[in-house]
Amino acid sequence: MAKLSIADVDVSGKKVLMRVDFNVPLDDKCEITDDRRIEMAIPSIKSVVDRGGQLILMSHLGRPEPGADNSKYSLAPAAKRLGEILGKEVAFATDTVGEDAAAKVAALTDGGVVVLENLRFEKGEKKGDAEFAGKLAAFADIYCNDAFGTCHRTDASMVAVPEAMGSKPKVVGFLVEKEITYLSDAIGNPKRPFVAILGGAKVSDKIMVIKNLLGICDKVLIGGAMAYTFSLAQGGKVGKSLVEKDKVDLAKELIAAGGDKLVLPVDTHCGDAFSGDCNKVTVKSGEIPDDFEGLDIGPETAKMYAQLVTDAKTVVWNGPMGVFEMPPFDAGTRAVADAIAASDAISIIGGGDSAAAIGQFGLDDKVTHVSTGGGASLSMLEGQAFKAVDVLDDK
Ligand SMILES: Nc1ncnc2c1ncn2[C@@H]1O[C@H](COP(=O)(O)OP(=O)(O)O)[C@@H](O)[C@H]1O
Ligand SMILES: O=C(OP(=O)(O)O)[C@H](O)COP(=O)(O)O
Ligand SMILES: [Mg+2]
Repeated sequence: MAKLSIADVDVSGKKVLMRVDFNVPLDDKCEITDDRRIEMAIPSIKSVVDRGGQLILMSHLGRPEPGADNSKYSLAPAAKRLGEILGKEVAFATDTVGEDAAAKVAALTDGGVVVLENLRFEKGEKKGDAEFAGKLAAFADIYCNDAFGTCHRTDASMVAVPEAMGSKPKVVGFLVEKEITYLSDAIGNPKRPFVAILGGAKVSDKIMVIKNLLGICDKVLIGGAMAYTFSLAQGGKVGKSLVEKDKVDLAKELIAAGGDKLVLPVDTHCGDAFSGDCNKVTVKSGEIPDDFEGLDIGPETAKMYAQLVTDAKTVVWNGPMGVFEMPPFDAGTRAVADAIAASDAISIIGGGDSAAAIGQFGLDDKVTHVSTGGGASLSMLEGQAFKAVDVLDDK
C-alpha cells in the first residue's frame, strides 16, 4: 500500500484528526455489546497520545437521519468506553462542528483526547459535502484514517476531509494498515473450495456484491434478511420479512447467473413479532405465513450450510444468519459459527455485528481472523480500491 503511516509523522503538540469506526453494536439501553472496534483502534490512538499529540476522534454510529431525534445514536457511550480503556479522561463534544466541538478542540492539551458527536447527525457527512469537510479539516494539523470498517464509503470524513487538508499530512492508521495487509494476502490467492457466506440486514448494499463474488468464490451461501428478497424473486411468500422490493429483479438475475454456486436457504425460522418471546414457526422457504417474519435460517439450512463450511478450505463470512441478538433466533448463526470453528479452513469473519456474534459465542480464538469490517472486507474481496485510502499521502 505504501501510504504514509501515523508512525511516520511527528505528532507532538499537533492536533491530529483521526477517523475511527466506533460504529459499535448497542443494546436497547445504549450499552455497548461488543467494543472490539474501539479496542482495535487503540494502537493508533495510543501512538498519538503517548507522543504528546492532541487527538480529535470522529466516527459515525448507525444510520441516523440528520435532524431527527437521534439520541440513541450518540457516540457518548463510545467516548466513555474509550476513557475506561485508556484509563484517562476523554472529552466528548455534544456536536460535530459546532460550538462545543470548537471549544473542546481548542482546549485540548498535549496527550489529550476529544470524541466528536456522530458525524451522521450532519447532513454533509453522507453527501461528502466540501463545506462540512472544510470545518472538520480546519480543526487539525494532521489527518489519520483508522476506520477500516468504513473504508468502502466515500462519506465526507473519509474522502472530502483529507482532500480539504491541502498540504497537511494525511496518514493511515495501524488498524487500516493491518486489515488491508492481512486481507489482501488471505483472499488474494484463496485455497479452494472457497465459500462466501452473506447475511445480515444491509440487504441493498450486500446484494450488489454477489455478482462479483460468484466470479471469485466456489459457493455463495445466503442467509439473514437478504434471503427473503431472493424468496420473493422466486415467487415465494415472505410475510412481514425484511425485503428490498427494488432488488427483486437483481435477485432474479443472480439466481439465473449463479446456478448451483448460489445457495439459498431451504427453510426459515419465523416469528409473529420482532421479539424472542413471539409465537414461532419453522417453514419451508417461500411459505412464510402473512403475519410472520423470517428471523433466522431454519434447521435444515443450518445443517446444509455447516456441511458446506466443513468441505471448504477458505471461508469468508459477513452478516449473521438471523437476529442472533434475540435467542432462539441465534441458532442459525451459531450453527454456522460452530462449523467454522470446527473446520481447518482459513476463516475470515467480518462486520461489526458478525464479530459481535463470534464474541457472544466465545469463538474468537477458533477462527483465523475477525475483521472489523463487513462491507469493507467484501469490497476487498471484490477487488475494489478504497478511495478513502488512495487519497492519503504516499510514503
Ligand atoms: N432475518 C433478519 N431480519 C432482520 N434482521 C436480521 C435478520 N437476519 C439478521 N439480521 C440482523 O442483521 C444485523 C447485522 O447486519 P449487518 O450490519 O449487515 O452485518 P455486519 O455488521 O456483520 O456487517 C444484526 O443486527 C441482525 O440482527
Ligand atoms: O458497520 C459497518 O459496516 P458493517 O455492518 O458492514 O460491518 C461500518 O461502520 C459501515 O457502516 P455503514 O454500512 O452504515 O456505512
Ligand atoms: Mg453491522
